[in-house]
Amino acid sequence: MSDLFSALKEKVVGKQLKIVFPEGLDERILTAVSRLANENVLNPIVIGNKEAVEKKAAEIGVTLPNVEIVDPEQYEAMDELVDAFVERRKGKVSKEEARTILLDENYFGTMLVYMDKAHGLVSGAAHSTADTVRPALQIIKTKPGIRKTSGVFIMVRGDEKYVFADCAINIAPDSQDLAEIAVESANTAKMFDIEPRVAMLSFSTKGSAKSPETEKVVEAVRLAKEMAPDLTLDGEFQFDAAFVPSVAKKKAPDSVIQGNANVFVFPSLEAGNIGYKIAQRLGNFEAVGPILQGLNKPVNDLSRGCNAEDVYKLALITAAQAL
Ligand SMILES: CC(C)(COP(=O)(O)OP(=O)(O)OC[C@H]1O[C@@H](n2cnc3c(N)ncnc32)[C@H](O)[C@@H]1OP(=O)(O)O)[C@@H](O)C(=O)NCCC(=O)NCCS
Ligand SMILES: CC(=O)OP(=O)(O)O
Repeated sequence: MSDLFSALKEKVVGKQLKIVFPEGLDERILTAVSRLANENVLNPIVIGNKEAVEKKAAEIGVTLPNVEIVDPEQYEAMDELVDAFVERRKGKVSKEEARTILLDENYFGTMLVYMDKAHGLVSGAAHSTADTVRPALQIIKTKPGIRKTSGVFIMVRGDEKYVFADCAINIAPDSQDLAEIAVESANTAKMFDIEPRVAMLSFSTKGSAKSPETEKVVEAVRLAKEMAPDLTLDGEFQFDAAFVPSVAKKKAPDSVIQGNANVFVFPSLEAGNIGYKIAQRLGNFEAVGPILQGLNKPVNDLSRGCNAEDVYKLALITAAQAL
């Protein structure tokens, strides 16, 4: 495991952090949960029918020492959860509807986090991003001062590490959204000992093209600089102008970035999601995430293409976010 994750592990070990894993019958989840529990890194709570989860664990040959298995169908404090959910959704759901909704493992798990019965949640190995994050958006909600949550990937290859954002949540971010994503992503980068140098990406560098799409990024740069004047940030850049010093000398010689960006803010979810998967699959980067930023409590989504190692690492990140 790289130094990055060894450092995170050191931070969280022994803190008795409870992380919920709603997908109790997924092999990758159970493999990671078993490792986390056996190494005493954190205290996993797995959602599912106890017998079925234990049967699955035996089938794949993993042990679950000190793992709490919670079945929403049998949960003793369900009434408490239902009342709290109805209150949180303020007139948007009836008690009856809440009882049904909370049988869904992602809603149930997210409520455990909201009710302080757990410190964070990792899901999404078997659910789409929408189904994984919607409960968090509705229940956990964003921190004061933050309008939108967004999802970043930490892209790791050997000693190289970069932050890509937003690759998961906001389909068509406006300038204000992009500025917020940039500032939040810089904060997330610091969690991984990356000193942020933020590039706002486009298909244009410093006015080489003009269109509503490029103007959106130009305005985002202005707003982000206003929001965080001390942050090293600039744009709009094409990727080569943000990343390759010799290209930056030609295309953006006066920029503070100088082709040395390490936090990349994509102009749309199309660009961000496609971009991270290309770096992962063609560039052999390990893509850890999406890490959701801006929420009141840590809830993180996995790609359905994840493996057990990805689950293990995202659980470490989730636990570290809870500290
Ligand atoms: C994230 C996503 C599911 C939200 O969509 P949605 O559930 O239809 O959103 P809605 O507009 O109905 O809003 C639902 C709630 O979430 C909130 N919300 C929506 N987007 C949000 C955001 N980015 N940040 C914070 N809150 C958000 C809304 O305010 C609303 O809250 P309320 O019910 O308390 O008023 C949607 O934007 C989406 O599908 N994004 C793409 C996900 C994806 O497939 N990514 C690629 C793979 S990673
Ligand atoms: C982050 C992401 O793209 O998730 P999925 O592959 O599950 O759609």
